[in-house]
Amino acid sequence: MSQIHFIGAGQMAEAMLRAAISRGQMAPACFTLSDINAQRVTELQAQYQLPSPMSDEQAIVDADYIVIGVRPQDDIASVVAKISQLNQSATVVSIIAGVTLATLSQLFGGNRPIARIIPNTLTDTGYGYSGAVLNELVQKEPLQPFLESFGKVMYIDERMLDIFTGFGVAGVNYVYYFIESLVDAGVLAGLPRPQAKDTVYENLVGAVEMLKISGKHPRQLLDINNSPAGVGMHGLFELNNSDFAASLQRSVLAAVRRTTELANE
Ligand SMILES: NC(=O)C1=CN([C@@H]2O[C@H](COP(=O)(O)OP(=O)(O)OC[C@H]3O[C@@H](n4cnc5c(N)ncnc54)[C@H](O)[C@@H]3O)[C@@H](O)[C@H]2O)C=CC1
Ligand SMILES: O=C(O)[C@@H]1CCC=N1
Repeated sequence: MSQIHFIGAGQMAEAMLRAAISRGQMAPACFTLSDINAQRVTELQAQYQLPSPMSDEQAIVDADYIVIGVRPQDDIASVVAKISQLNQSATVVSIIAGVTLATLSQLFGGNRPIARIIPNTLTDTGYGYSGAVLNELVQKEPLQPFLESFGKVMYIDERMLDIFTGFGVAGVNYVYYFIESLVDAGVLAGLPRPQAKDTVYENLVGAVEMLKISGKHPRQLLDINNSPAGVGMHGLFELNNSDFAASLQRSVLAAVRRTTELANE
């Protein structure tokens, strides 16, 4: 059984280990945590019944995989120095947005198996892709069960990973925001909020299923949904008059740009 140690026990680390444990893919005993916020570690250990090692140093020494879960703006160099000092063989799994394999390899001084993984916060659902890039020293097979314990995995060319981060991983944001706006539209038009919410959830899941089952382009399904001079076409006319598509596309481009910027801060 692989031992996995997280350095940086924030929101994303919790989302990963919660999913891995609750979906029955990994035992709580597989995970240890350290964080500059000691109280956070104590709380997570209690909540998920994780082992409490003798010390952070011991947990790093014992780990097969060390997940770096700090933010791009945090002191990554000190985290790398600590790992390098205590454990020369563990595979490093970096979830830091924007920070490249080349930068990490340089910090670790070459001979280190490093996986760059951008997880998705949909971890609990089993939906949502983590973007993954491995350097040539990583053994893919033994790493795979851990990666799949918190979602699906999409191996991707590293030059696409920042795009994947701003488009795919931040992508859930756009969907949440769309849902919120659409539910509000139902309420604005006069539906009680619970009914508006149920209707939007059902339409969203159903629309994705229709696209998958039919294999049709969204525009073909739009055609079927709009009778001449009808209700749907009048609604779409207003949407066409708005900046909807371009706003969405500009938002994605801003998120992709920010991913690249963060790596340089
Ligand atoms: N939240 C998200 O949706 C996603 C986040 N990521 C990446 O995951 C990383 C973590 O993001 P979040 O969990 O959202 O941030 P967060 O702020 O919730 O967690 C970061 C944690 O690192 C700790 N920390 C900071 N410096 C440290 C150090 N030197 N040693 C030990 N612990 C230290 C902080 O106390 C904090 O608990 C970031 O690099 C982010 O780019 C990647 C994909 C998605
Ligand atoms: O907002 C963030 O920085 C993280 C990385 C991608 C999605 N969430």
